[in-house]
Amino acid sequence: MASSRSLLEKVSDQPVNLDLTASHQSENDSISTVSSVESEKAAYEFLAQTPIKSTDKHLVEFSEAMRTVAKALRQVAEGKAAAQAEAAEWKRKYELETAQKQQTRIKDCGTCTDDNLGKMASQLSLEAPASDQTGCCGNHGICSHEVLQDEVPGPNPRPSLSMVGRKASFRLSWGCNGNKNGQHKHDFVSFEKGDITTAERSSKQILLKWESRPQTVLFITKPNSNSVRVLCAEMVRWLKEHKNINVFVEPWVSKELLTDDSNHTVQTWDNDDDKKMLHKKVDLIVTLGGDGTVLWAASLFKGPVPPVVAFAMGSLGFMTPFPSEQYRGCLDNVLKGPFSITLRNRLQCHVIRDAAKDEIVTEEPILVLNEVTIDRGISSYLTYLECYCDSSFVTCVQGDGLIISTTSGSTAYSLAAGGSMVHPQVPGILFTPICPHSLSFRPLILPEYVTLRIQVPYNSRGHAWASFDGKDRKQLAPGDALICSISPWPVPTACLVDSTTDFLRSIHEGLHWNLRKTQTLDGPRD
Ligand SMILES: NC(=O)c1ccc[n+]([C@@H]2O[C@H](COP(=O)([O-])OP(=O)(O)OC[C@H]3O[C@@H](n4cnc5c(N)ncnc54)[C@H](O)[C@@H]3O)[C@@H](O)[C@H]2O)c1
Ligand SMILES: Nc1ncnc2c1ncn2[C@@H]1O[C@H](COP(=O)(O)OP(=O)(O)OP(=O)(O)O)[C@@H](O)[C@H]1O
Repeated sequence: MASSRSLLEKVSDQPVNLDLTASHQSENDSISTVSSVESEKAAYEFLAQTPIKSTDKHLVEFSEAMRTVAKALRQVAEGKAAAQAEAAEWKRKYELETAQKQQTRIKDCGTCTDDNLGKMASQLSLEAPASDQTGCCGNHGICSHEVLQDEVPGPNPRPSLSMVGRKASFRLSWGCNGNKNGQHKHDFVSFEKGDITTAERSSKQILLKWESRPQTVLFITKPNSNSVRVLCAEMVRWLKEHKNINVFVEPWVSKELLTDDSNHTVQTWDNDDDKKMLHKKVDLIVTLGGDGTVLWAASLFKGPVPPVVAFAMGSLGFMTPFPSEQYRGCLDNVLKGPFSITLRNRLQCHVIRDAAKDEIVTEEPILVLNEVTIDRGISSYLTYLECYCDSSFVTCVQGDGLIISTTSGSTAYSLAAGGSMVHPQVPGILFTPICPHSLSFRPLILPEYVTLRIQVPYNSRGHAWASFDGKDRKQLAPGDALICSISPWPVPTACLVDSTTDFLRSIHEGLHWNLRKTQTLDGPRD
């Protein structure tokens, strides 16, 4: 570029003002300002109009330089046009999806029709919320049809109220999406008399109490570990002999146990259909290994997951609170119940291929308990990722990559990349860059209800790679995208004590968090 400018100056009588960088500026800018045709035309017009005072050789060099410039401008413009078209396509898909969701909501939410909402909105006159709340919101009671009162009902309204005038009435609502997932939200806000207050906290410790005796336990064990194999055989024997429990194991473990002299019959599966039905048969999952074994156990369940009792047989164990040497007492307590559980959210990730954008069937969603990472893989170029949160643009990641993590995963890769540690019951999604090439790119925590879209733009220099809980690497070509949202299927893990005690213990013991010798009293004082 510099050489074309100096050439221009050599052959021109006037100072040259051809700002090529303007068209190249900020690849983030989605509005294309340069049309290739115009820029090419302008270059040739400039050539025709410029008073020339130099030699033929200069002219040849100059026209070659201008051709290069025009070509570069055309490429930039074409790239931007393609990106715009892509953005428009995504917007259309998003709108379509929103419209479909809306329709489903309306269908599922028979009592909350627009009609009803309209009627109720017009009844702002001190109407008490309907006592029959068995409609779309069932017993949870709060739905958009609950109209807030702006005055105290009754024959004698308080004079002070009329003196200050009517308080503006309003109502709060959230979509009654017809499924049970959103209904716990009634706990958060009280609608009484128009004053907004947080009523009950959502993050109370959850207790699991059996209503009938658990009968079947699935064992998931870390491979290639002698101590795990020995303990697994011992635990299976104990559960069968003393607790009369059916035991399921993975096919390879069943073979291992067969060669063992324990001679205990265990059940397993031999096809994917049986594996998919495991959650219907298994009351409890026992894992023997480290955090990786818990991740593995969770990955076997694409839908609901039975409660997991994780025995620590790894090096750190943020999700494995149970001491394996005390397995009898621990299992006794869990089988009897009640016991505390941590509901660990998972992320549901969809890879959307540009090449398959017209196809209805997309790749199967992948569920992760820790995180999905989008990085540069073996490419030596910066990753270039456009990130959107619902319909808002978040940022462009230029660096080694991006981690989208659950709160359970906050102590794993995200922590190593500078993300905050977050209690696993906090409802959020972590957005943590990996080695961003920018001083101001701090990690974010977004609310759990958002959908994130990470797009590899067409003008990205290389491919990106997505990996799921550190496994299953998938290549993302320019134009491909990854869409993540919280899955409706969390992993319930049994606590040794409770969620908070277990979490704090794991960061104290696993990471030696804020370990410092305490100052002694002998020294200067106030
Ligand atoms: N730079 C890093 O810190 C880095 C790099 C790659 C992967 N990882 C993590 O490894 C995970 C896969 O674990 P693996 O056991 O299959 O692989 P692994 O055997 O390579 O172990 C990775 C380490 O991460 C720890 N870990 C896993 N989940 C954790 C959690 N929720 N909280 C705290 N520590 C956790 C494990 O205890 C283990 O020590 C990935 O999900 C990712 O979070 C971390
Ligand atoms: N049943 C299994 N089948 C196949 N792979 C497994 C299974 N259980 C665990 N793994 C894999 O084995 C690896 C090591 O497991 P894990 O993390 O539990 O042990 P660790 O590395 O010894 O402990 P820590 O993670 O605490 O350092 C992980 O990558 C995990 O995905």
